[in-house]
Amino acid sequence: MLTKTQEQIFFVIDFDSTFTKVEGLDELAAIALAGNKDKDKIVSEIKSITDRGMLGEIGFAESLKARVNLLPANREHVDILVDFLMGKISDSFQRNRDFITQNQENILIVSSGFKDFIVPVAVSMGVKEENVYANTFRYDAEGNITGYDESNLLSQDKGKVKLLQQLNLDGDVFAIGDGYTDYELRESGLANKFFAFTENVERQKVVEKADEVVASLDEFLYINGLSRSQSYPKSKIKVLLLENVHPKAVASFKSEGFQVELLKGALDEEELIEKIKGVSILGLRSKTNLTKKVLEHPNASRLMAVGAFCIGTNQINLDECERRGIAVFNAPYSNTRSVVEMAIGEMIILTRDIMTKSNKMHEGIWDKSAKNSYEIRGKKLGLVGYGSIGTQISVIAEAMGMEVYFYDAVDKLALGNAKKCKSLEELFGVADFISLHVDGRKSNANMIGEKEFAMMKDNVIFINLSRGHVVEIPALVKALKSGKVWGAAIDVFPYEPKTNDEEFVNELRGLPRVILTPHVGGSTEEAQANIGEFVPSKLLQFMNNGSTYGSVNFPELQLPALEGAHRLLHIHQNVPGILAKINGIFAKHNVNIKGQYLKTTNEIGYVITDVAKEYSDEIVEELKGIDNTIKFRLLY
Ligand SMILES: NC(=O)C1=CN([C@@H]2O[C@H](COP(=O)(O)OP(=O)(O)OC[C@H]3O[C@@H](n4cnc5c(N)ncnc54)[C@H](O)[C@@H]3O)[C@@H](O)[C@H]2O)C=CC1
Ligand SMILES: O=C(O)CCC(=O)C(=O)O
Repeated sequence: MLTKTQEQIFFVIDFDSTFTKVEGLDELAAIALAGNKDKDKIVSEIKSITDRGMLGEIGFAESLKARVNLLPANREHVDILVDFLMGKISDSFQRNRDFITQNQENILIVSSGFKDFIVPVAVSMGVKEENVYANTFRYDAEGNITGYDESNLLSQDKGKVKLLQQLNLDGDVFAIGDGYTDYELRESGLANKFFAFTENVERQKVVEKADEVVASLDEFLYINGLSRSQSYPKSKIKVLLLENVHPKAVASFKSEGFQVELLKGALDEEELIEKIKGVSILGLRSKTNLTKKVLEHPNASRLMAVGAFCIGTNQINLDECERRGIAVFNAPYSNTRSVVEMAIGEMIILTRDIMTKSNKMHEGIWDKSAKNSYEIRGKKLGLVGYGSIGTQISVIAEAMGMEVYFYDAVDKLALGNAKKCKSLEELFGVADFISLHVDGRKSNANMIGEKEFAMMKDNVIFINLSRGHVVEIPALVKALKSGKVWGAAIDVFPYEPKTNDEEFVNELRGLPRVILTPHVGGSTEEAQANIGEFVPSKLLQFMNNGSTYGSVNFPELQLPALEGAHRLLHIHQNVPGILAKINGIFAKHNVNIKGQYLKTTNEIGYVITDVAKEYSDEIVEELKGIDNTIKFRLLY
């Protein structure tokens, strides 16, 4: 934590949409009107009046009266609202609870909302009750809200200005809020600075007037050199997520305060070079290629970590990432089961010739016959690639009565009664079904071509859910047309459309007994939700504490958090003597090391150091200046 004395600064903070994520009165209306047939109409009317007031389009007093008149609420509704608001405190305020409690004398909540719901929420975060300035409801004997105290300055036009005049604060005043009335404090000269707070809403008219725009309380504290929980505010760190990754991923990054952009489709090289500018964390799936050209472009200079929201990482130049100190993570098991189920299902569909029968039915043809329809039980399944997916298929296929054979480039232990083959030729010579589950390494390009199809048994059923470049499509088309291959299920293609709007062009289109799917082996709700949690958790661990556990291109390091320590990360080219130089700098500055891990690959070294004392800018500059340094980061 960084600190600076701030006795002479008063922090005047708005409540609705700043301290909390929502507008209290709008939410109170929604609660009070639950079950009312006109709820949506009245709530949207109240919201629109709130917005017009916030933008300064109508006077505040007028806006407040109109809203309260529309509100059929009572004390019970207010209690429900308080519970609701407790869960809606802005993320960055929650992260900086310590700042609030440590500065409670100087923190004032000044709001045109109502103390009835503001006080319990603000006090729960360390604000002093007497420092909450807001309106108060009037209730009748039954507890129904009948109006509010109209003598309260905050219920009047320019109420915040009038209140601050009356308070006559002795010191600098920083006003923080999302609305025009917060800016009016600056306009009137009562606040030295106005910070437009955009974590929850961004109003152009307010932002234009601000001295500074802050996307979070972290950013406000950072700009002003104040004590805070994030040494560098995450709202200044850009996360770019491509290919429509699961909303859980977006939520994970947003809840930690990162600036997140989500794009539906993949990007080509030039588009990625454009979009990667200023991005620190990139998330992609199988269709965006992260090439050397992209990585060496100056636009990619801030990139720290990449998440492959899938299993395969062949689309990422892992070596170049490593050389540049960019850690890459993937989800090695999150969609395994989905691919397995699809492969098994497709074997059954093809061997029962269900596609042909279903197509005929759609044309009105009732062709009840057993011709060309077989069970998978007792048949021989040949798996090429016996990794996570291959082995899981092996177990399930055996349970369904199949005889399993496999071939893998490395020596793998056979599960159950599966039989290991010494070569592809041996496997192809025996299998009735061939299913590919190799990874997408470059050397696997075109591993199945004319020669390999010729080795297979006649009428084989062929499945490829691995990578498109593994199979030569013209050779497959020929094998299908000649009858060598009876049926096929293909999910991956040498070229795949970038978005759902692009036409799929491929010679396999229109061939009978060929199941074509748009690379959806891993696309189930379950798998995508798993991946949407797993990959961000890895990326966040790397960003927050430097852990590279599970990285596919980085030395794997994990140092448990040490009480009271400051953590520094150093990534360097793997040449002798770097650790000595790092520790020499700590020794020179009399900084005690509490914990330290170093691990290297052929290319790079990665050191996590926890030190006991406050570090100075000088130490940081010296550490960055060590020859062969690739990246340096202070975490906390
Ligand atoms: N269609 C889809 O949506 C999905 C496709 N995949 C693809 O499936 C692949 C396999 O996934 P996992 O089983 O999890 O990977 P894995 O890494 O656990 O297994 C791959 C296996 O293939 C073997 N292998 C590689 N090249 C070989 C070769 N030339 N000959 C024989 N064996 C070879 C490896 O030794 C390894 O055992 C992924 O790399 C990915 O490309 C994965 C998930 C979804
Ligand atoms: O879902 C995706 O985009 C890719 C799935 C895949 O091929 C993988 O996980 O390797």
